[in-house]
Amino acid sequence: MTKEQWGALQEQICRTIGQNNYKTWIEPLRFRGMTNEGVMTLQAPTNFFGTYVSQNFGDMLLAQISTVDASVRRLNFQAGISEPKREKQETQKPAPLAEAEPASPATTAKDQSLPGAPLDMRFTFDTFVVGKPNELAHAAARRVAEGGPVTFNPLFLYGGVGLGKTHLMHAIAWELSQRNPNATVLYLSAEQFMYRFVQALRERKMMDFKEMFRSVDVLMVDDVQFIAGKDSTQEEFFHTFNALVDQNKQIIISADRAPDEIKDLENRIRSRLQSGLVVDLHPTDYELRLGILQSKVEGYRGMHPGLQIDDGVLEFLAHRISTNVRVLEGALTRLFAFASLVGKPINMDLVQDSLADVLRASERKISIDEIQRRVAEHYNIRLSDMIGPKRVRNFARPRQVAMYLCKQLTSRSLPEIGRRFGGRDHTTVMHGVRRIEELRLQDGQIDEDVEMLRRALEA
Ligand SMILES: Nc1ncnc2c1ncn2[C@@H]1O[C@H](COP(=O)(O)OP(=O)(O)OP(=O)(O)O)[C@@H](O)[C@H]1O
Repeated sequence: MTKEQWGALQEQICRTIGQNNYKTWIEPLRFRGMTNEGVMTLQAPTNFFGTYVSQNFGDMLLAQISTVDASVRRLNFQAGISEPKREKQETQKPAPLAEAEPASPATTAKDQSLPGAPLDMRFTFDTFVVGKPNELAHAAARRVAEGGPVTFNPLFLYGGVGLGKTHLMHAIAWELSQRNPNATVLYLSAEQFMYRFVQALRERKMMDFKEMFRSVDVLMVDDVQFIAGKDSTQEEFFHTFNALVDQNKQIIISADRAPDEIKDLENRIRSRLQSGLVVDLHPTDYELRLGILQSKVEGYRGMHPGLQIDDGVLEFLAHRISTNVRVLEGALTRLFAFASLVGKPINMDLVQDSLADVLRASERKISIDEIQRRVAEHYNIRLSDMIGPKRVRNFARPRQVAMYLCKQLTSRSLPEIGRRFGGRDHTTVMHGVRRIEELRLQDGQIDEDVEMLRRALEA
């Protein structure tokens, strides 16, 4: 995002929220820059102002911004009077530490004397929706956030893109700081750690660096896979880590994969990372996606009581849009923005109009062939028997499971699925799908089989 792009968006934003809101809340904001990690900083006249805009217009702004620049992931509001010189610099290529060193207090962060990254106010435990795929990670995060004696050190959270690692890390940081305002909780990305380290080396301030990192009560490092292959940074990280563990200080780490899957990581670091509790965030399932959408809608409705959403819209989105929660949220905020722009309720037509690209991009790539193959393997039957005419139970049940998964995971119609199962009629497919739906509620084994297959296919 550039200052010019932000400028060009103003008219659209004004149309969306109306002249009055625009003049009061958006016009006074100043573009301040953008980091490599997708955090865009806007300067607000006061802290309160920034907080208000973040809470009331944050989602709308992100939705609007995403129509121009999809790399913007978070907004950071800084309070302060504008400094024309800085403004110029910040329209240049983003500096990695622009986010970590706010020039003035950021409303997304508590006042920090340490070089941590700002915490997003929306990322709390209250706004984190818990479901099967993330319940362990959530429970572990909760436990650490209670403070008290350090039981597992480090807590290592990992999972794919947009599954809530950063959200949980921020939630822990907020909770810990609230429970113990005197504790120094330092949250930063591994990239920022490296940047700090390099800067200390360059400025010959290694003693200060070491002292600073060793004096925190809780150290949280996000996206630790970043230091893989960066030998001196790893070395320094290792020493920092050991010094803190020796002092019984809590360390929380996140990564996009498990410690033993991070390549080019020194073995001693890998084993250190594995020495506490390692928990993963699984890809979201349908229920969790629906829960997240419902919770977002509830939040939005608090500010826009007139919001109308047709039945089935959220279910459709939860079903069709990827496991990445960021993409899911982006789709919903875009929908809110479009609905308010055209002043219409949110229905399937609006979904198709405003989210055509997202729906196309998230079109499931899973094929019927693949499903049939996997299911046949799982039940140890031949593919030809699954597709063939035999109606014995040993073949019929796996066949129904496969039909059910085809319906769930592909956008193929019932007649088309029927054709691919040896030319069966669409009513046979429908019957099979219903039967599995019923069995999932009554028979734990079937439920488990289907869930396992679905995960394997979606992985
Ligand atoms: N369980 C959840 N409940 C509510 N919101 C969630 C949940 N999981 C993720 N989100 C939201 O999805 C978005 C992406 O989450 P987050 O930034 O924490 O992902 P991440 O795992 O750190 O991804 P990355 O690897 O890209 O950094 C955030 O806006 C976050 O609030």
